[in-house]
Amino acid sequence: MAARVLGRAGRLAAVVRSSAVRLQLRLHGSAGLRFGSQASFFPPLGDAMLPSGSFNNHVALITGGGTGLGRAMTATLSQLGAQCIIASRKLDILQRTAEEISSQTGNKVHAVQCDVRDPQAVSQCVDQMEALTGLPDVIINNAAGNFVCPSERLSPNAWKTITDIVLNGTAFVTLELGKRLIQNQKGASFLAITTIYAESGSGFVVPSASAKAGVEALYKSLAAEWGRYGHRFNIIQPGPIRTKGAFSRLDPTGAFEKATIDRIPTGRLGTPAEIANLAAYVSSNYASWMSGAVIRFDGGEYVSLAGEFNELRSVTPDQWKILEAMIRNTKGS
Ligand SMILES: CCCCC/C=C\C/C=C\C/C=C\C=C\C(=O)SCCNC(=O)CCNC(=O)[C@H](O)C(C)(C)COP(=O)(O)OP(=O)(O)OC[C@H]1O[C@@H](n2cnc3c(N)ncnc32)[C@H](O)[C@@H]1OP(=O)(O)O
Ligand SMILES: NC(=O)C1=CN([C@@H]2O[C@H](COP(=O)(O)OP(=O)(O)OC[C@H]3O[C@@H](n4cnc5c(N)ncnc54)[C@H](OP(=O)(O)O)[C@@H]3O)[C@@H](O)[C@H]2O)C=CC1
Repeated sequence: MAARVLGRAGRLAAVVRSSAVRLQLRLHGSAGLRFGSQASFFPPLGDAMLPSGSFNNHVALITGGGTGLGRAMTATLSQLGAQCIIASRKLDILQRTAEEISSQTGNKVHAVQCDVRDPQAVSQCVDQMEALTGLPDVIINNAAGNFVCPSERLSPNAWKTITDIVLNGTAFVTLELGKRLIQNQKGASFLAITTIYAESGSGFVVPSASAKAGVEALYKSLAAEWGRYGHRFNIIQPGPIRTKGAFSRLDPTGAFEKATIDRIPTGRLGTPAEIANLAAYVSSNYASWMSGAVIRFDGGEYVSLAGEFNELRSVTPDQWKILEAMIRNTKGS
């Protein structure tokens, strides 16, 4: 009897061992379920989510509003009734965007040239804004600079360029507006666009990771300090959303796009319209109790990268039967 049981266990172990070898081969050969087909469960919606007129009589400043995500946020706020000011270095691009959005929404978008690295230019930009629209109700710090680069190849000026745009630029805009708003006893919503790796850090984008982490510390600190002046401070951490500015500097050949999508549990990149809806909500009076929030908006990419067992997604149901048998077979050992 005991010999029969031992014989059966031995045969099971042999089956399990040979299946395990096959399983290992298949996993290393990257067979199994491909991740990504689930995108059809999560279709992006493009229309504005808030009721029309949500930003009537509101003024919004969006840095880097001429392109990419900043442009999409400007379009949504403008559609919802805001008068927008977009500010960055390239006046021709700003003017083109401003005209296009104004003509679509019927609400004025103003283009103001400003390099956020220069505190004097920021002060002049705010002067110009005060003359055009008065002080803003909504400030979105969205301007940024970035490129992938091994850290040993970074020059001091490369480091300075990125940290000046991202951290110092955000601080100059926030402090200049904050001081004037406080003086005028006017409340406002401040929003900073950071990134998921502001929290984890990331190789190959180290100046950006360091500066974005600084922006998060700045906004969380001011959320605590300046609530008494009527100011809210929030942060959105986007995952990958295709824009020319980001993708041309972070994946110039396109070689990493598929792998990026494969690790996102919702199976796709985000869209500019989706983040524009979130930014509009956070900046609106519907979110008047939201301050100090850090909102990760990445289709699940961050947790997907973080969990050390998440690679087991590629194990098929048949393979699970084998793994389970192997694990159960350890009982008593
Ligand atoms: C595994 C891959 C995954 C792929 C996923 C794909 C996409 C996205 C996923 C997630 C994204 C997450 C976060 C995204 C964050 C972003 O911020 S994206 C937004 C990017 N947009 C921009 O950067 C727009 C603005 N950028 C610029 O204007 C320029 O690129 C720049 C930032 C360089 C600033 O321009 P400028 O002020 O004219 O600077 P210079 O050209 O004078 O350069 C200053 C110094 O920097 C050195 N430098 C420039 N480029 C590089 C480089 N590629 N590598 C190394 N060094 C560089 C330059 O040489 C100067 O230094 P020196 O004077 O020579 O010492
Ligand atoms: N797209 C993505 O996948 C992700 C983007 N993000 C963040 O989203 C935001 C928007 O990025 P995205 O739209 O993709 O990229 P873009 O390159 O289109 O946007 C960056 C903007 O910043 C402006 N800018 C750069 N340097 C300066 C400066 N010195 N002074 C003023 N403005 C400046 C640029 O305008 P100009 O050249 O005219 O100055 C541009 O409009 C950034 O904060 C980025 O870090 C975060 C995670 C993912």
